[in-house]
Amino acid sequence: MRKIIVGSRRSKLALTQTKWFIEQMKQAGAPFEFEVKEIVTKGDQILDVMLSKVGGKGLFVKEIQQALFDKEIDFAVHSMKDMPAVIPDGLTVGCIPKRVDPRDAYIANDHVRFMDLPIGAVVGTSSLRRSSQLLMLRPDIEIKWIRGNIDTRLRKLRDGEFDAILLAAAGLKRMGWDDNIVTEHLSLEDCIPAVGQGALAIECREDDAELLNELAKLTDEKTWVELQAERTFLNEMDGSCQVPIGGFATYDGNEVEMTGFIASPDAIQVFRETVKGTDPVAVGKEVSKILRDQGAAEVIKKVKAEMDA
Ligand SMILES: NCc1[nH]cc(CCC(=O)O)c1CC(=O)O
Repeated sequence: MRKIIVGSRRSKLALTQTKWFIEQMKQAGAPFEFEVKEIVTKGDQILDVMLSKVGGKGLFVKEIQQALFDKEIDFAVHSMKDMPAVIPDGLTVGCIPKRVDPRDAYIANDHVRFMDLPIGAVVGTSSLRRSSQLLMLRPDIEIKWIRGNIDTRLRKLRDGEFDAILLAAAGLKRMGWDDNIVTEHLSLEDCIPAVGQGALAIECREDDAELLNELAKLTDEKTWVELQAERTFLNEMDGSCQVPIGGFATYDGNEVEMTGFIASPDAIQVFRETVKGTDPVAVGKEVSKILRDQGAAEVIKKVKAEMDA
């Protein structure tokens, strides 16, 4: 029986997701043995610097992609939202399992609800997408950057460094945290999730037909269509990690409806649009085109110029 080496980041969330997916493959009857190989990525090492300043999403996946090219591993389980818009030649996403809760979870000391936070309350997040949408609802709160894995962030909250923090609901659920720790889930209207939030991407070599055949059996069609729209939008916007960007699509088996969100880093200029259609790629492109025409293109250009300066 072929032995499949599965690469995983060393974080608890990554290992949990990897083990969960291997279990799914076993249950689906994949004729393989599995071994998990841990890989420490740059993103895991640089924990105290603002993520967007040190290179963004790519940090978590580059070493893993190299290990795939070098045949040290056969596939890797990523959080879809950590995947850059473009997959390098030679690699492919072989499976997109069913997405879990895409929303952002708001967790506050004493469960103070978001709209009830006192003026000047300190909310922890390191995501420009979350901070800009929070500031639209509550311009009076203070955003403070927070880094570290889920456990570290929850500890910093309890220690009183923050009045509240935001985390992806999906990560909490996969880690087995009880819903009771969540004060409230931000609605999909109030806070557009990151592209791919709540979904996983299984990445492997493009020419590994035997593996691809087994992976395909675990793809969820609804999630796959939704992600096509969201990732087309992400790719078309050509944003950087310094631009607040969100995108969320739903597919009802016939039509896909997608909302895209772009803002200036100070959240003063905000662009949002929803498009519906039967072709997910066309929908993603259309949302991108409308936001660009509204002025999002200028915002992205300005942020990129500042980054190069
Ligand atoms: N940015 C890191 C990251 N990548 C994926 C998740 C959670 C799981 C997911 O969104 O699929 C998280 C943690 C978080 O944002 O709270």
